Amino acid sequence: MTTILAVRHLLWLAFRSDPGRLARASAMLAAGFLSTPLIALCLKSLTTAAVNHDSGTAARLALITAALLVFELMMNHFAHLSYFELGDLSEVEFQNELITLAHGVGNLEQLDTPAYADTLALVREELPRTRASLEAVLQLGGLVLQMGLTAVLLGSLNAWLLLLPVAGAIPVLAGNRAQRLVDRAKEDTAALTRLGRHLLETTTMLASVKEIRLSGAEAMLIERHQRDWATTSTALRRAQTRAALLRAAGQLTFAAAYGGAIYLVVRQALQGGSGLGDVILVIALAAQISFQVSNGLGLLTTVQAAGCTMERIRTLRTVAAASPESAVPGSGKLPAVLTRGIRLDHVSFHYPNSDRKVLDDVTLHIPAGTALAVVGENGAGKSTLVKLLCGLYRPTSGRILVDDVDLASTAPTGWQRRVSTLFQDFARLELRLRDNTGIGDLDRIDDDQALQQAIDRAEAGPVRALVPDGLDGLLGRGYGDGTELSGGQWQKLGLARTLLRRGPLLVALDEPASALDATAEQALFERFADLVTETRADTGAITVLVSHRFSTVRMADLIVVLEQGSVSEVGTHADLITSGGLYAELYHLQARAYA
Ligand SMILES: Nc1ncnc2c1ncn2[C@@H]1O[C@H](COP(=O)(O)OP(=O)(O)OP(=O)(O)O)[C@@H](O)[C@H]1O
Repeated sequence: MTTILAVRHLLWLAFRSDPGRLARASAMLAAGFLSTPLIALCLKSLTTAAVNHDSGTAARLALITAALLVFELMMNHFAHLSYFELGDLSEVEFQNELITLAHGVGNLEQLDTPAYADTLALVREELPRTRASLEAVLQLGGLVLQMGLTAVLLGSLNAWLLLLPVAGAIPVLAGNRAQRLVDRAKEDTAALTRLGRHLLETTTMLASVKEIRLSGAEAMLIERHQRDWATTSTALRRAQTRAALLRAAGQLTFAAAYGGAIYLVVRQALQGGSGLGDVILVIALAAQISFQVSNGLGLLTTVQAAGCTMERIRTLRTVAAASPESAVPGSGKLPAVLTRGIRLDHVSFHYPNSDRKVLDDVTLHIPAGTALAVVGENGAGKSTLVKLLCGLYRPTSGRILVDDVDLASTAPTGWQRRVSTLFQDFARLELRLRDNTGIGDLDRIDDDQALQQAIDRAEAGPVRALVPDGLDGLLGRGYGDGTELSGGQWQKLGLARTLLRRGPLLVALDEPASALDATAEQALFERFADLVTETRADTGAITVLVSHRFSTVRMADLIVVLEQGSVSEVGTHADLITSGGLYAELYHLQARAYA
């Protein structure tokens, strides 16, 4: 069933991309495939002419046979030129769909679900085979026509010979089952395969190689990598062995039928029922059937694998469509300007891959225009709180209200467009400097003046000077000869993106200075203060800063202390120092360290 769906979908994609090219490729493939049994027919007539000493006819038939052979090769070659590009177009269509599935739903919860992440990783890995799948579908079509003509020719000699193509179905069915075995094993080992790839990346990428070398951890990581790969490959090898045995059993059945067919015709010839030409025809056709079946099996395996990939894409689509984020949003309309602020009402949250509450019954009112600082120990839930405020995740229970509008009743992307952020794990886009900054506000990606202003405000002017082609210069060396930047320089570009966005209602900076030097950090916090003043006057925006630097945190209007997912203290710096809780303790600890 999945195979039929794959065939239909691949043909539909090819038709949508270029119907003319699909028609040409199909016609040429059909002509090429149909000429093969005709060659066997020519060989029969050629043998008969030779036996009858009819040299003129024999010479003509030899020429026709040669011409058919050339025709068959040419048709296959020209068909390939046509469907090659169609395969490329189909692959791009699938890639786009995959990107949409990773970003289509408004939140990130699906990406945190192990089953969804595994399926997404498998599809990503399998997509490059799409081109071969379309080719296989078209060739399989040609092969079916060829087998039909072969059956007609065989049936005209002896009705029993019609069983020969039927016997060809046995290895096909066995091949089907074998492919399912291999696919199941792949699914069962998907998580380990991902881990193996992660270990390989970690042990070979410059960023981690330094630490691994200095700690001497390579032997331990190699051992771990080998152990995981051994587990994966044992499971896959077992499935491949069982699949190979199944395929061999199917092919043996066909080989027996093949031997039987030749025996039948030779006996018929010995009894005078057919001539030598017929024997040659059967031998040639039976040899073709053998090729057709093994070729067909290979093609079918490719199409079946495409079927599995499409089934996985369908699963991703279904899960994405069933996600609460995909539901038609309610009537909630976001304000143009924030007047009352953001309220968290008994918000609790756990990640989809765990039952542990990362935020537990958080209730908080952040008035419009507030500069809020969130502090707490590592793992207290600060970044998670920011992600919820940005609408990247939904509370597991409770509500987040923006000027009394429940975020759950609005389209997630609507709110996300009004949020400007710089995360701890900010994106490093190995694209042009223009793209890196411009994605902060796509409408202004071609506005050189706005981009340069944002870059200057983020103190990233020297970065621009480093890039030979300025805004149009490539960054990073991942795939091109771009300019490599330091961690702090990438972070400054992240800030430039944040500063580029116009009219946000929420500006969230999560450890924005983690990679910056002291001067850059000082400059950043001056920018932060400007940003608070600007956005407050502009849209009543709230600015949220997550930081471990208390010298900066103390400047905030409101400080929230998180402890194991719960709010333990809220107030101004003066309030919290007076109350002498965790904030006061941490503040004095840091002040003493700097003194
Ligand atoms: N994608 C995720 N899936 C499952 N658990 C997660 C995920 N991201 C974070 N967590 C868990 O949530 C808890 C809170 O993480 P969070 O990043 O919010 O802490 P934090 O206060 O920002 O810490 P830090 O100061 O170290 O940045 C941690 O225990 C972490 O293990």
